[in-house]
Amino acid sequence: MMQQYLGIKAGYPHTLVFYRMGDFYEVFFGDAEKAARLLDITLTQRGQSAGSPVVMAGIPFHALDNYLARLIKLGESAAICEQVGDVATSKGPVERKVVRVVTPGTLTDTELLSDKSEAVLMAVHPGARTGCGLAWMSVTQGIVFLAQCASDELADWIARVSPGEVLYSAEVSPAFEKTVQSLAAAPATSGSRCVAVLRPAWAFDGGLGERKLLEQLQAANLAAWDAQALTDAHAAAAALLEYAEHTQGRALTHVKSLRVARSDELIDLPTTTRRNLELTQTLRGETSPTLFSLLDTCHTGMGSRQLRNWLLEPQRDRTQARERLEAIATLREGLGQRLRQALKGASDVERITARTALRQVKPRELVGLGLTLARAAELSQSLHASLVEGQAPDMLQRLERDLLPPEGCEALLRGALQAEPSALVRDGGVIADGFDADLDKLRAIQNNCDSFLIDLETRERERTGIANLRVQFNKVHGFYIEVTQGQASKVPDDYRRRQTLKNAERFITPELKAFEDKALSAQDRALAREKWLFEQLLDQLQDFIPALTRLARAFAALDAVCALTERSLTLQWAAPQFVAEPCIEIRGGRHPVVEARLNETTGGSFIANDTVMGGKQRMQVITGPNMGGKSTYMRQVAVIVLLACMGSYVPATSCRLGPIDAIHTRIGAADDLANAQSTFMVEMTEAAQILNAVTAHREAPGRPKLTSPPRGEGGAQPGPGGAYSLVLMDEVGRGTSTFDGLALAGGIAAHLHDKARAFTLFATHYFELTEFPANHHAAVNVHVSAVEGGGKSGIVFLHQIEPGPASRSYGIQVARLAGVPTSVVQHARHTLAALESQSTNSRDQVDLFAAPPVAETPETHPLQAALQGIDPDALSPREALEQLYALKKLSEKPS
Ligand SMILES: Nc1ncnc2c1ncn2[C@@H]1O[C@H](COP(=O)(O)OP(=O)(O)OP(=O)(O)O)[C@@H](O)[C@H]1O
Repeated sequence: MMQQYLGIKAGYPHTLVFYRMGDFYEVFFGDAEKAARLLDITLTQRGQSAGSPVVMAGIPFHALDNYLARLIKLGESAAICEQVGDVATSKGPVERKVVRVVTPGTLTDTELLSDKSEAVLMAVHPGARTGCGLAWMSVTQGIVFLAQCASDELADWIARVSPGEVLYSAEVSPAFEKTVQSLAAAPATSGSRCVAVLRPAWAFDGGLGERKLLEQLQAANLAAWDAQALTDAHAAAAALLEYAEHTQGRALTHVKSLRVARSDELIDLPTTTRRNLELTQTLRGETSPTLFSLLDTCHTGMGSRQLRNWLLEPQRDRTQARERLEAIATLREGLGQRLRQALKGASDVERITARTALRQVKPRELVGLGLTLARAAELSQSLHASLVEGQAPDMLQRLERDLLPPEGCEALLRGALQAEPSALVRDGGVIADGFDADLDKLRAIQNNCDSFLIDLETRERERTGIANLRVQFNKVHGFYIEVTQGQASKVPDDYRRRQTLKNAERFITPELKAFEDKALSAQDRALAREKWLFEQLLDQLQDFIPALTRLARAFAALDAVCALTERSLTLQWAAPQFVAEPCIEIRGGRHPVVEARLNETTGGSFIANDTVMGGKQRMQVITGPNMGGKSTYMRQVAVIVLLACMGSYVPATSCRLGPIDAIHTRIGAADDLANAQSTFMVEMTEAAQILNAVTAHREAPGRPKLTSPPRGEGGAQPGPGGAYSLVLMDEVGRGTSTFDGLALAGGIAAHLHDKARAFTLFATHYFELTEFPANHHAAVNVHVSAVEGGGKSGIVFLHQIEPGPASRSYGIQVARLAGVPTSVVQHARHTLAALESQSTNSRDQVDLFAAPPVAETPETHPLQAALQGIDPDALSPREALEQLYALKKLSEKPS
């Protein structure tokens, strides 16, 4: 057996191999030590192999999923090795095989996956020049994505896709390997762990990748996807598909879709933006309260995953968003509510379909699928009945069509499976009565068993005169007649003793033995027949996979759009209006998450604010007291813009929005201790990234970027399609000394105003910056209002955005409100008064925003002038030598 184990283990040197032995999965040697450490299970030793004791650890077979879930969380993989041979007929150890490898990026098990997020596998391949090919997919979703990017954009792509595993070739440069490993180790916005996995270089072959893709898609070339030239991505796809097949132990027949992700098609939401806007995770790393947790009232996991995707990947082109908004407008008329009723409790068709294609599906999942198909038909009919022919929104028409279940599939499932089958096929009780005549016959023998046993018990009681005689069955001893010790002397001669217990004797008779043989063999045969029938059912279901995949996507989209409809009604949101000119015009805007929290806690109401920006007024300098609501206001603008771009109604009374291509944020500062970066360093790095992105955007470099370059030119022209970026800058410069900070903040504001094509919200505590709009025509001052005098603290926040600069900062009042001791507050007041009078007396009028003086042109050195006058080609060798002497002499003169 050890030989068999070692042979199997050799194929999975870096993966924990769980080797099935009876009712346990065992791990051996190094794997056992690792598993004992990670899973807190007991190490034991047994026998010897190659002269050393066999170190092992085991887990009960029924607890496998629990342990796997823990391993996956730790970023580990496991190969599951099952007995595949026939126990009865095999000589020596039963044949065993690794049936699947469970890895963080290729999970398909419903028990191991979170309902609301995907497990994503990604492969990266550096190209011959500076670019990089990417391919990724979620095995349960069945779509392969391809992309090519510049090397310096890899981090953004990995952060956006947020894979569980990143594959790279064994033959990449050490520098590339280091980059991939550090990117994988970086905390992702989803909070999930990612592992970098080394794969053999041959797996990254562009030609092989193209062939594999064509095979999956059953297409002749990749032109239809405009993907034929993406050779680096093809190489990544080769490794991706090879690894996914290797882990699933079979071809991925359900993977039939390809998408090419082009960065300039998406609105750029850098990692900092996703973090700062708390889209799917709070700044503390929790999943709620976030914008997603507020939005996600979906009834199914697939709906939630779809919605998350819409939120994190809004398209620059607004066709999709428009379609969703039109659908919501129709669904709001009561239809959405009716449809949501039918969505409740539906099964995860997407995952069940993938698991069916991979032949890993469990009987109960298929029953769930059957019931959900019936619902899908109802949903399609409801849509059909409610939509007015020719006037219905495109999205709803498509959903109506795609939700129609493939003909015959539901009937097949209903006919083949019991209404409440056992969890596993191996336990039997899965195939419906009446589906297969042979199975019914075998079952009849078992069913007759009960009446036979009752009959036998009555007869034997009469024959022996033992009133408490019982005929019973257990798995170890089979059938037996049990007689208490007191009555044992009365048993007839044909009783053979089977087992002696403390209070009873157990016997068998020839008649019972004959019956036992028949019953047990019928049971075994019935189980084998059920397994075979289940496999046949899986075969038949394969034809339905493409239709089921389409239906799953429609189901998910309907659930997501119904959730957005419900939110728009419950939270009283309004439809945004898309316009072509550059503008953000929000009336009565609210921050949905802060508003919800206020509703839940203090009961105080959220103060709505307007935001008006356009081509001529692109920047707001926001001042006001701490706690006044500056950050909330800025974030609410970004959140409203993002919601509109994903195709959702927005928390405002109205919203007009021009094209937007990126949302950049620099909010708050957190020490990045792990990467040895100080607060100020993080702040400046993020500011630099934004300035570079929005400037690159304006200056139109040649290569494609995540933030796509504009084609037009000129001061504040919009990007492609007239798009602007939205930039939030919260208190830049506060992490260093006042003068440094002020100078930097001034420089950054001026750069954003003059050089970037962006709408900018610039919150600051530097009062000096309120002078900025005076010299910058596209900037205005606004402030959050507060009044002095009210309450214990001496300040009341009104949270209202008003035109003009704030009059003062109220820092000391806020400190008092926060419970800073009175003596400290008084000391501060005193110092403040002194500082203020000093600064009024000696205020030096430094123009913070003036362009730096152009360095004076230094007087040209005579040597340089002489050099400029020489034409080397016109000189003879002798003249050249003379010139050289002359130059040498000149060089001795001071400049
Ligand atoms: N429009 C609003 N309506 C009601 N409450 C608000 C509003 N805006 C902000 N608040 C409340 O005020 C709190 C502080 O807001 P915020 O963090 O935006 O202030 P800030 O001006 O950015 O403060 P600081 O300058 O100290 O960073 C929020 O947590 C919220 O509870």
